[in-house]
Amino acid sequence: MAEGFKIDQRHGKSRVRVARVWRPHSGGHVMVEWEVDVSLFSDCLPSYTSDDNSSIVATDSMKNTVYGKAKECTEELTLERFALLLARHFTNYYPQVTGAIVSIVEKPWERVLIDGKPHSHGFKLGSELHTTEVTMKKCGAVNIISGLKNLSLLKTTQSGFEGFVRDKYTLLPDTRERIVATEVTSSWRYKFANISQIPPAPFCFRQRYNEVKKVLSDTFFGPVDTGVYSPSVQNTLYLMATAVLNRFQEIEWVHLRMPNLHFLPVNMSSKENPNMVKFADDVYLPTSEPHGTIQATISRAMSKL
Ligand SMILES: O=c1[nH]c(=O)c2[nH]c(=O)[nH]c2[nH]1
Repeated sequence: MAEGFKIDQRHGKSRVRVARVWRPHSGGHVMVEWEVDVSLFSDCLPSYTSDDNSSIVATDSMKNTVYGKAKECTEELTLERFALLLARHFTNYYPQVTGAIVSIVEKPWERVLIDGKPHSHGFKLGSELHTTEVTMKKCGAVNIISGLKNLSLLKTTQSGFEGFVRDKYTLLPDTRERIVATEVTSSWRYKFANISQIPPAPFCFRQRYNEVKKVLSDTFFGPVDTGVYSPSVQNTLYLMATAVLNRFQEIEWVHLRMPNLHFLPVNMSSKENPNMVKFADDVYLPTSEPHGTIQATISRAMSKL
């Protein structure tokens, strides 16, 4: 309480960009590029209510810590473990820091293949982003939410939408044949509640991220030759999320946000040429605005026992 007001505050550094290269004696170089956000819950109320900054951990020091810790990490590590390490440092080292949130987005640098052979030190940019947000309290309680962004998926058939509400504003016809395209953003919570519960190697957050991404996209597409019919983005989203929960017990919930990026049928006509372009599931107008947005968080129902 300060002068009759309540303050809910935290401070930190955003968009700290760092790249780390590991050069093992044998095998190729390994590199990551991360954008790190740090935010600290700390007891520094006098800095808000007066000119006393004596308890502030400078955001400049937070930024420097990111580079210092990256230097100290002589072994390759995942963004989740780097976020945990930073959060542990901030909450352990500074008496006034009661909690920390460390968020990291990894840029998708992928090893280049030349004639099918992995290059020892060449990388190209892929498209999906791996994300994490680690919240830690001084006592070691953690909340680890990882995710992905920019997973663009499309199928040219095996999608429809029918039987929805019809009223005086409804123009959309029922269809069992359309393109469905989306750019998936997902996040999921690992159920490790304390730093002591986080499994050591061989459990690998990067491997889990790749597996979750594969389960999501495999479920979206279905078998290679027949696919799987999608009656709505809603149903496909549900099947994707539940496939992840069924496969990975250490994931507590999955959030999916899936824009419905419409591909509109093209029909063009004039008085002279009434059938200039008559849509036959062939020519579409791809759009990004406006688009539908379907999102849900799916978790396991509590057992009745
Ligand atoms: O899969 C869909 N879900 C919707 O909620 C919706 N709404 C709409 O116009 N088209 C679609 N498609």
